[in-house]
Amino acid sequence: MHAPSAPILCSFSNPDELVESLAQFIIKSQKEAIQKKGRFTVAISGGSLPKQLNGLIGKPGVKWDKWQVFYADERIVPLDHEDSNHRLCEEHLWSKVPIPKENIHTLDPALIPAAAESGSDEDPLEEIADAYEKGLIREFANRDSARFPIFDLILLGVGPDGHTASLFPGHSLLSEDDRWVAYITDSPKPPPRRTTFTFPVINHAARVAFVASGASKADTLRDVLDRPEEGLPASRVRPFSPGQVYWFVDDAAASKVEYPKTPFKL
Ligand SMILES: O=C1O[C@H](COP(=O)(O)O)[C@@H](O)[C@H](O)[C@H]1O
Repeated sequence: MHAPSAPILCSFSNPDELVESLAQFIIKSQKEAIQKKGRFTVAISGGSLPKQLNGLIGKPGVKWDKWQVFYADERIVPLDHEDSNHRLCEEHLWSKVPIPKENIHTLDPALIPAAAESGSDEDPLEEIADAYEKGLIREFANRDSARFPIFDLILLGVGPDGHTASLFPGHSLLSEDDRWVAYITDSPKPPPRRTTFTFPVINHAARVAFVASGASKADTLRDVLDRPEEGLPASRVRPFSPGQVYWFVDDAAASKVEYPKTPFKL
């Protein structure tokens, strides 16, 4: 592994162009991954992101049966609850494409009721996070010998406070350097109980793509991209070379950013 390379910022003049370019980028990542390894491992977060993946719907060239999907973070609510990241993805994408259900790796629904309650000594969230981590180990360990899984692509959003996945500013999880999947009981954004990939997992990915749109993200993008020394969680996403981080944003979200933009090309 070598030092991280600088983020690539691609800004689009309207949301449709962003969605279409993102879809092309994902398909290219998928093709390369399938050529090399016969499968495409992708992690997805929630919030405004799933809706922006709808450029993939009906696109020729998407090999849905080769996708293995994990959630970069998930809220501890039933999988059909309106706060669930899986439910959002189901609504905006999975229900509209022919992806085999067994290729979508959710939290174990049987463990959710216990994990939703806080425990006295050991928090029951530990069990659901461990079980999810074991799912990652099953997917990656037999194939790759690396200490951390190497996702072909991780798709992330960024919150107004600069959080990404469920890694929040100032939280002790920012320095987690061992676990693959961690849990949080005190998310400042509801719901408080969540699981999340840790930075080592995110920063070992071959590609990470942030997606952000709208003027409400303008201050955040300026802080994340122009002031990385402030250490906001999204600024800390710097995959080890040859991994690369991309930002897919619209001009409204990039309006306060001085960081150089790169024309989008595949
Ligand atoms: O709580 C969360 O928020 C972030 C950002 O969401 P957005 O709606 O501002 O795009 C999201 O990426 C994460 O998955 C989610 O759990």
